[in-house]
Amino acid sequence: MNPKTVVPQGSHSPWHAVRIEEVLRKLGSSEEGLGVAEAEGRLAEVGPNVLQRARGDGPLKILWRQVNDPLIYVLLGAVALAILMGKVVDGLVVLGVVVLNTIIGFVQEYRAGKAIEALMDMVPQTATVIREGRKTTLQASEIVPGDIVELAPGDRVPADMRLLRVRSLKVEEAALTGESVPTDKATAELDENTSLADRGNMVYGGTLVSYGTGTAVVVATAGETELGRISSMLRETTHVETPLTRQLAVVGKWLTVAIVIVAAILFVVGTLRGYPAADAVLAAITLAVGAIPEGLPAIVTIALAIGVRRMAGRRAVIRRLPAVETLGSTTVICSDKTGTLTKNEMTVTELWTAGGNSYAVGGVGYAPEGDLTGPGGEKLPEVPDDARRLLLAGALCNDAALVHGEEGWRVSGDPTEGALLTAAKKLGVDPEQTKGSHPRLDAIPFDSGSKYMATLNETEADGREILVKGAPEVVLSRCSALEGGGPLDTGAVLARVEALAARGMRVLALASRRVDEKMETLQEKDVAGGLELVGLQGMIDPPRPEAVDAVEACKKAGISVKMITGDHKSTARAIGEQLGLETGSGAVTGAELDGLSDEELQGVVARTGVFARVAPEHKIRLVRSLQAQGHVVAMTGDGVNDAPALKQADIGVAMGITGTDVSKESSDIVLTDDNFASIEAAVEEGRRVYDNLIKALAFVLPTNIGLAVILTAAVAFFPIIGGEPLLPMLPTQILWINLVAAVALALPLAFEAKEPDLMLRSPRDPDAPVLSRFVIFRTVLVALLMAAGALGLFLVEFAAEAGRGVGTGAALAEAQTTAVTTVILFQIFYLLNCRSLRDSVMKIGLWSNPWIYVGIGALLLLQAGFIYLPFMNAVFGTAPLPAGALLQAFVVALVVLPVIGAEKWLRNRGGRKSPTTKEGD
Ligand SMILES: Nc1ncnc2c1ncn2[C@@H]1O[C@H](COP(=O)(O)OP(=O)(O)OP(=O)(O)O)[C@@H](O)[C@H]1O
Repeated sequence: MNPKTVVPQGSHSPWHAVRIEEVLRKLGSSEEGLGVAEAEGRLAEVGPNVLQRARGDGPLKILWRQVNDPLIYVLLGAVALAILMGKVVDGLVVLGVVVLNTIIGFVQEYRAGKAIEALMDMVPQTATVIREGRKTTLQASEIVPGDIVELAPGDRVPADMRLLRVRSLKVEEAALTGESVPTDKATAELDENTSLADRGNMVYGGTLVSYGTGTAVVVATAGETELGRISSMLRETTHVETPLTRQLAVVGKWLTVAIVIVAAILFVVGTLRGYPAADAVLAAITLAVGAIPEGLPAIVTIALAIGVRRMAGRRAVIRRLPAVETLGSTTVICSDKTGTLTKNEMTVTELWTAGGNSYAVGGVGYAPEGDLTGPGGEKLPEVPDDARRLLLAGALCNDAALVHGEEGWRVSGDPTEGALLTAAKKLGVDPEQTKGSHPRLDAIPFDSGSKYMATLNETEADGREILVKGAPEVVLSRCSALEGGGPLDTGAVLARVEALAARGMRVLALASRRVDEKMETLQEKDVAGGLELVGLQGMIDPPRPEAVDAVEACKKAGISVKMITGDHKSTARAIGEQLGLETGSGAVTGAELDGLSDEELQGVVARTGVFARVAPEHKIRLVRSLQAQGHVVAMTGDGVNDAPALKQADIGVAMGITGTDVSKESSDIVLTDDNFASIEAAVEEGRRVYDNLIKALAFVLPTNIGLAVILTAAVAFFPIIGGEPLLPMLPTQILWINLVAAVALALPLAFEAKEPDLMLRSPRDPDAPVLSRFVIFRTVLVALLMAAGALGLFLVEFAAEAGRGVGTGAALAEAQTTAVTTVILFQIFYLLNCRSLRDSVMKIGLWSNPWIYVGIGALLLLQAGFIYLPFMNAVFGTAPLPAGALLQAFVVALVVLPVIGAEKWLRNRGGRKSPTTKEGD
């Protein structure tokens, strides 16, 4: 068969106007789905189902962002002035540096953008596809026209499809039609002229299933889909911008204004003191070049990129860059229980039947091996009828499957349902066999809002029955008797539920109702009442040991952890206790929250560590209430209904394994292992990144200010010899310090490991300015030291050389080289200080970050070239130095170590506050 005729892509075929049988025939498919070989052939023919996304900003835009910066304007102005004043070489060197800087910035930002795009692809989209009659989970990219796809709530529709069957299916099509209210779907064919928005029997790639289920056949994939034609809508911005970079941009603007003013003053002062015009301009330019932190943007970008990469390594994939920083200031983490704080390995251990008997079920995990212990503690060789009936109901009202693989038994589907299947299989009720002998006619799927699931099955004898399973209070409220007709004492059953829940168990109630033989479909009203209770099954789901540790770590870090669960109040409380959460006043339920005003809620939320029987709608109220109290909230979620809360939270955390596509797309980070401990790890990384950025800032800024002081002092006070002003540094030399030295040295700071007390401090205030009092104080202190040392040695060296009768030019070159070398050595020693903001470098380990020494080694080599290589002497106007001058520079620079050591000691004596929290300002 020629695949071209089988794969009629495109919307020109009015798929919505054709009968289902005809659609399947045209696509060469059937209810059984495509054959595996056929599907592979089609994939080769039409290509993978991925949209060529118009991603991020193009290279030109990124390039323009580098140039479109007031600091660059100042530098370009300096170039023009220098050339006009005849200092052509200086002008060209500055220009060269601007170009180099632009290239570095461009490459960094471009690579960071690419890295983020790659991370986004790490969260793959899957789909449930039927091929050769079997259900399989495939990557959405492998889907081809003709595939039969099953849709469930939370799925992103992977391609354009014609619906074959629907069950209360609602799809949110805003991505395509702009309509945010979900559309009801049906299967009947429609008029050919029906507009896209009204094609109720079609679903389109990129839209979201918000309710119900459906089965559909793929009619178009990738670029042939409706969304493919307008794929620019999927533009994802990869622009590297965070609150910090925005703050720095503001700082940069003010700095520019200040620099221009100071440079102008310097020009005036120089002129008044009798500088030739060219030299006055040169001094002003030199100041501008020196005071601008040219290397800073590259350092920030790289530090953020390193943070993103390290977080991915610790199983937290960042979807939005600002999250890297926000994580560091998180004060509350609201986490789901099941699967995040607990293992999500459910095991049924208790049965209670309508016959009034309790049984204990043995065995571990999902392996179908275990025995039954009777009410009196005796091992039972035979499974009694009442227990068998309860197990049967649990196995039938069930969508999961047990699979035996290389790693033993596991569940495909919901673990709660897997536990019911395992219990049944252990005790001789084979789920597969039972499903065959009790065919299912219809079902109402589980929903965490309604908290129950129901099926309509044939019975073994004649007749049909409805089976319901769900949260005990929900099921019991619909029951009027025990199965078999006995009277139901709801209070007594609920007390039993309570007793099991208090031991940390999840309890499900099972109920049934005989129905008319002609009943074909199941409606919600059919299960609203008149049910008969079959019994209870109690299952355990132990906390993850690493979650217990992570909760403890969060407490120490001043972060409060709140567990939010759909589970029963007592279950939640018992698990909360095992996790070490705040359970003093017990758990608060969703229903109780409903009764509270916003003010009352604030008090309750602040006190409570465990929220039970919470519906997804409650989550958003909790987030808002916490935010109103000034908290920075991280909230986890996996379902469709969790999306609004994930968006509202400062950090929305989605589950990579069990999460729906919708939840992932609404999130800021995705956990690839669904584990609470990974959130804690991400917070730690977030704090580290910020710490390291502050270290880089505290390292870089003093040099800029120091250079400005050096220049200003020289112009104001240094003598003018023979009409030649004594300038301690040339613009090119200053650029050397600013770019080569500062970048080579500051970059390794981004690799600095976390400080020992990183997770013992309280969270950072997100509103605290980056230029905290600490950074400003440190900048001024170090800048003054640096300026004093460099100016002093410059004068000493100049006087000595001039005294020996060397010409002014040569003496000046040597003195300038000495000044530059002093500053560079000063930076090297100060770098060691900056490795920890508060502790001595000895405490954090002298060798713990080898990159520091790589940076220092590289810079020393370059500096040797700067001093001794004739070619560099020519470009930078430097001169070889005698050993004595080098030694002097070394000794003067060394002074920074004891001074900063004393500053840290004094600061620490005043209390161990974080230099990155507000109190530490
Ligand atoms: N598959 C199911 N069929 C029927 N009832 C269920 C099923 N799964 C859970 N339930 C019931 O619904 C309640 C709420 O479940 P829900 O899925 O909302 O919570 P959860 O997501 O498991 O917990 P968490 O919110 O901590 O992740 C459970 O306590 C249980 O009683």
